[in-house]
Amino acid sequence: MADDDITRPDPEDDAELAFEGALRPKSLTEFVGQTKVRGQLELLLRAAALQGRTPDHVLLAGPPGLGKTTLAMIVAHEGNRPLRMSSGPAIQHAGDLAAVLSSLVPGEVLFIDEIHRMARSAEEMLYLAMEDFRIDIMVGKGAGATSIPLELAPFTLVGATTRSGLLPNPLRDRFGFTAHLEFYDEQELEEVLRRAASLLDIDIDREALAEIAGRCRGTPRIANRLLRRVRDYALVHGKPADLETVRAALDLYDVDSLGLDRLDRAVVETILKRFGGGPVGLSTLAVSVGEEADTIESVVEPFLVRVGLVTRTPRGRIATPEAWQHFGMTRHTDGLFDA
Ligand SMILES: Nc1ncnc2c1ncn2[C@@H]1O[C@H](COP(=O)(O)OP(=O)(O)OP(=O)(O)O)[C@@H](O)[C@H]1O
Repeated sequence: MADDDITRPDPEDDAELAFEGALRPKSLTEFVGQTKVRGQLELLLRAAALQGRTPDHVLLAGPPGLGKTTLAMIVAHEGNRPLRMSSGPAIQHAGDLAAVLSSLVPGEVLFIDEIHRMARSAEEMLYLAMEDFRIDIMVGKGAGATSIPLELAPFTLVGATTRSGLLPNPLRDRFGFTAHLEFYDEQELEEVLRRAASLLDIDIDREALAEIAGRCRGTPRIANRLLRRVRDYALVHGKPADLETVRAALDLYDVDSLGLDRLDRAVVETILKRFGGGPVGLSTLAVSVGEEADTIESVVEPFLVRVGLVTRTPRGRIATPEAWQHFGMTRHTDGLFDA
């Protein structure tokens, strides 16, 4: 991942995390877009409140930056419940999970980000915990090993994944509700931006907001990051945050008219230039671009497919005529191309 790539978050960047935190919607009414998912979650939370029980477990699936963490926080906040945050990579042994589960307080919301990366042994423990609020702790080894049952406080698990296909069925089936988050349309992104501009006290006109909305990969996190760069640009150049400023700032940061970032462009250009437009298999593509196959499949491709630059076929990835056009290249029948 390139350090100067402003459309990809840096998890180590504290200022970035603080900025995201400040803009995070705290309730379902503040949460923009995803109307269907919002309605479904609202019903689930209200039903649980009326029955005085913990809400069903929720699985949130979708590409990064669409609001999975935000929704997990909202589930806790709306029900006035404490929230515990963990992640798949932090749970590498069943014992790691047992430690978290056994310390939950009644009604707590447990958020496990990247749940598909949790250890297999922990997954099995989680099945029982989700279903019966109980786990079996193994003590000793070999013939003398015994399992001691441990009752847990009732809790709500909110799992987030960019790869729901990697979750084993028994785990997926134990979620009462699965929400598939979709990329946001431009109108919704404008709304996200308007809200952020007002919270950050940025005076920006509608045309300028619409321009950012069209260039943020359908992703609220990126919309907010671009808004911040536009604010910086306006401040440094002593200009109003208008359409001209937005265009200049986004050009400076190499955000093109479709909002493709450096990795998106590298993937499409590789298919076009090195593989004559495809088809090319995922692993070959990943090696050529120098990125993990997982990142290409779960982060880059969904957007490229959505904007119609790439199609996935059983024979591999193929660049569409729109991709040739967007990159200003012409395909020849002999497999050569003009840049
Ligand atoms: N529906 C929304 N309305 C307004 N802002 C949103 C919305 N969804 C996300 N955001 C903004 O985008 C930022 C990123 O969202 P969030 O961290 O919830 O994404 P995520 O799906 O959990 O991403 P990742 O998988 O990378 O952790 C949030 O800080 C929030 O400001």
